[in-house]
Amino acid sequence: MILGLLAVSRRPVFLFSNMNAYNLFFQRLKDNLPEELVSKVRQKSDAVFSAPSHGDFDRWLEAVEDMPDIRPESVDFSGDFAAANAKIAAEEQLKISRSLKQLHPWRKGPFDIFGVHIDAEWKSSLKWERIKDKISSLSGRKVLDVGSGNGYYGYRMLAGGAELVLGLDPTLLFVAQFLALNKYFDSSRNFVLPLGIDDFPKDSEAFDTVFSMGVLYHRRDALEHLNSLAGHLRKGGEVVLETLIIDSREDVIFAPKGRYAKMRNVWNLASPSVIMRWLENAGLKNVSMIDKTPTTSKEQRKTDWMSFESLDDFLDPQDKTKTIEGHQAPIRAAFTASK
Ligand SMILES: Nc1ncnc2c1ncn2[C@@H]1O[C@H](C[S@+](CC[C@H]([NH3+])C(=O)[O-])CC(=O)[O-])[C@@H](O)[C@H]1O
Repeated sequence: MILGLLAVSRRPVFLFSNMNAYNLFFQRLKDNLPEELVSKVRQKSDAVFSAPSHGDFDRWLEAVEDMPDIRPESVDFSGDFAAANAKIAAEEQLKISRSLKQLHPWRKGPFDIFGVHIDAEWKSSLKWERIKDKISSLSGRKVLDVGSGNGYYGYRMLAGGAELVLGLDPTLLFVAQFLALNKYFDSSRNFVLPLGIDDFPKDSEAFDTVFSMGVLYHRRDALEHLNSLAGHLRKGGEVVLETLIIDSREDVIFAPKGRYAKMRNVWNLASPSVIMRWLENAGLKNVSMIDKTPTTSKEQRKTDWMSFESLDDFLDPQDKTKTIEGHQAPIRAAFTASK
């Protein structure tokens, strides 16, 4: 039925149950950010939603619309599970669970939707716990989250007091997951737009905090990425950068030949001293490393919600300190820097 509707008159109701939140979110952006920026972003975002580049997007959207309309009694983003709470019938839970499973693989979480626990591949709560008290308070802040995935951190940022969180992610499956979650969270303060950082107008100088977590090593030109993050900060604002590192006291840059931990698109890994200099070269100051943690299978693992290979399959079975290709096993670090 919805597919039929999509085929005949795809828009302007392109986000169905999320349309209200989407419009309100843009209204909030207008109240907070330069109007020219907001109208450009709206145009680009509408264009992607109107003609999505992934053939499955309408099927995913249909799964979202198939989930029963239930109003949560409360939502809570302050705990490990970003949660929508209400007592609902087992049958309704099953419907929700079935629809959400159509959006497999769930990389980031966990979420609790009326008792349906989305146990994602990553326990993203662990990373958030490691950094949340070491960054500037998010209270009242306008945040840009580059590579937001399904918006898990955006909801946690709202619990940290953020005024609004604009998430950018070009992977439409993660955007569809966000739309599914937000059908119940119904947030017009955190929204994931289907855009990459390169689709976003440059040098907005409009945000108080800019996050880039898990993106730097996927960029061919690391310095260009850091420059572009800095360009979106107002004076005095803060960049929070989280990335894979090479764990060395020396200045090291490693460009893996072929794959790294089975990932194809890892261009550069660097040691903390290099990353900190890159941040300074992007015009940022007060650069500091706030966390360094090896990734373990407590944090990244196969679950019922992500049945493909995970960390254990990416490491050398005889020596867990090495990737399957013989490189240093994943260690991640987080940095803050101000403008
Ligand atoms: N050009 C781009 N612009 C914006 N996003 C991009 C781009 N290219 C890829 N992405 C997105 O960046 C995210 C990288 S994951 C980190 C998620 C979250 N931040 C986390 O910290 O868990 C990596 C990880 O698992 O750590 C994916 O959602 C991509 O679609």
